Amino acid sequence: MIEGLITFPSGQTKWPRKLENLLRQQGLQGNSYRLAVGDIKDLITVTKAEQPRSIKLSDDLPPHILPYFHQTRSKYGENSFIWFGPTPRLIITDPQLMKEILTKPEIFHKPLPDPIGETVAGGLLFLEDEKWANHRKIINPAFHMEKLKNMVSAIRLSCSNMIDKWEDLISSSSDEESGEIDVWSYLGDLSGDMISRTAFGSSHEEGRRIFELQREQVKLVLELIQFTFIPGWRYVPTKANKRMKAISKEIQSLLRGIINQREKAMERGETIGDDLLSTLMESNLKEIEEHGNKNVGMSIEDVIEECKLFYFAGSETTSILLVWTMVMLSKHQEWQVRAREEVLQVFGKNEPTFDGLNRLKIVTMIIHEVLRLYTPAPIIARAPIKTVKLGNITTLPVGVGLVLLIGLLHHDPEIWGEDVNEFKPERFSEGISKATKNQFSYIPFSAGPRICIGQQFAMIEAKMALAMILQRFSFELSSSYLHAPFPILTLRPQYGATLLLRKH
Ligand code: HEM
Repeated sequence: MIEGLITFPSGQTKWPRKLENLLRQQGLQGNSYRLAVGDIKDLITVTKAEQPRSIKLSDDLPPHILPYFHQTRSKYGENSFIWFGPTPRLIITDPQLMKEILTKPEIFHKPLPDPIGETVAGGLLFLEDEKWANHRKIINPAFHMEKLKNMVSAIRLSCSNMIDKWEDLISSSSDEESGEIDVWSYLGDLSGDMISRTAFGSSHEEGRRIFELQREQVKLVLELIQFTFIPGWRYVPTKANKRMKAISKEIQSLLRGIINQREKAMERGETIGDDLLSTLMESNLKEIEEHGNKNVGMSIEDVIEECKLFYFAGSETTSILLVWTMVMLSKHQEWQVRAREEVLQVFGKNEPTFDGLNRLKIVTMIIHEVLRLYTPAPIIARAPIKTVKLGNITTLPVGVGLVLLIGLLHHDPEIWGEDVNEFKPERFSEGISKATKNQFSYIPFSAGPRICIGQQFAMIEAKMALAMILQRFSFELSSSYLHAPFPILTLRPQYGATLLLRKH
């Protein structure tokens, strides 16, 4: 999803009509190519018509959240394609094909980031080949369990601050026991606060400012992306363009300041803490020393990009997971009760610990089921860098994009059964491999070598937040709640999530 919207495919050397013939000869179907725009106009019309709608909680999600892809597939069948301007993109929903694509990152690259998209996210997410492998190796230690364990107290503090705010709001309500709160905005701030504290430790105040700026930048990018078809638009000195430039500058300067401070402390031989940034910088230094060559490590610019990415890839996804979990537990009170009983059995009213979080079986099942039904990143994109075979497609040339619809895969009744739209955490009672019958059919964090680096980190954040919320409140949907999930980069609740919270 992330790059699906903010990237353009590259390396297309064949004319669209030639590509179209090649695909049709191999049994693939889609609309005929329309000059320059392809299917984009239709896609925008269908999306704009569907987006504002709210749906029932029991409704089938794909026709609503991925309407144009869903319609194309219904019209042309499993092997279909869509024209993104002059580029055909195959719709991939088959687990075997997904496996083939995701386990060969050396052949199936990410489409190149759009220059506008680059202002909010670069780094690991878009690197390829040796540079990607080198950065991933350097960043990996920051996400090792031992390091994550040390971040638990920072995560707990962020959660506790949010919960205190909810308690204050409720205390000022008429009955002092319950109150309606739009939890979505608080969960957004929570994930930003968790990343600020865990990534930057003592510099988390500057981190929070970076988060706010990044959030504003994403909003501006989403507005600007509508004009990408006007050549050179981003260079026109509009108010929005000027603001984006100023934000980029401020983020760069804040991050440079934090990184310089750490570098100086490292030179003085001081311990620089256990946060993500420190671990990354220590790992970088080790890599440089091992090879005796500065060029093998990351430059300051590289480190800045990776820090920006922590916010982009790691904050909204986590708040999306939390908000849909709270909505599902509001609707399915029996699971809320079971989850709370488990949390109270493991922690009582005490602060949750890292070891205790690992013992939460019911809570983990619930999170897995929410990630299936409300996959935070329902689309990812790839493109082959050379002509290859893919499943039954004997010739997949450069210039054809691939959209991997994880959101559809997770809603396929042939894989998940006729009750696919139902919230049934018991599917995961014996783990993921049993739930999927060992198929490649559950990939909320993607899969293969480029699987989400923050997967464990996100699970710890989500479990901690849920455990602490369940300890202090029970909750249900407000009568004003509108169910309107829609992928705007990630699968957001468009009209927020107003819940009725009751103190325990
Ligand atoms: C519920 C939470 C999350 C979900 C569902 C999620 C999902 C994903 C997915 C689907 C990808 C693959 C994107 C692609 O290949 O195109 C990805 C990659 C990535 N994620 Fe996450 N993510 C989550 C949380 C996080 C967190 C907390 C962080 C970091 C703090 C993070 C950092 C990254 C990075 C750096 C990559 C790129 C990895 C690479 O290409 O080597 N994510 N994530």
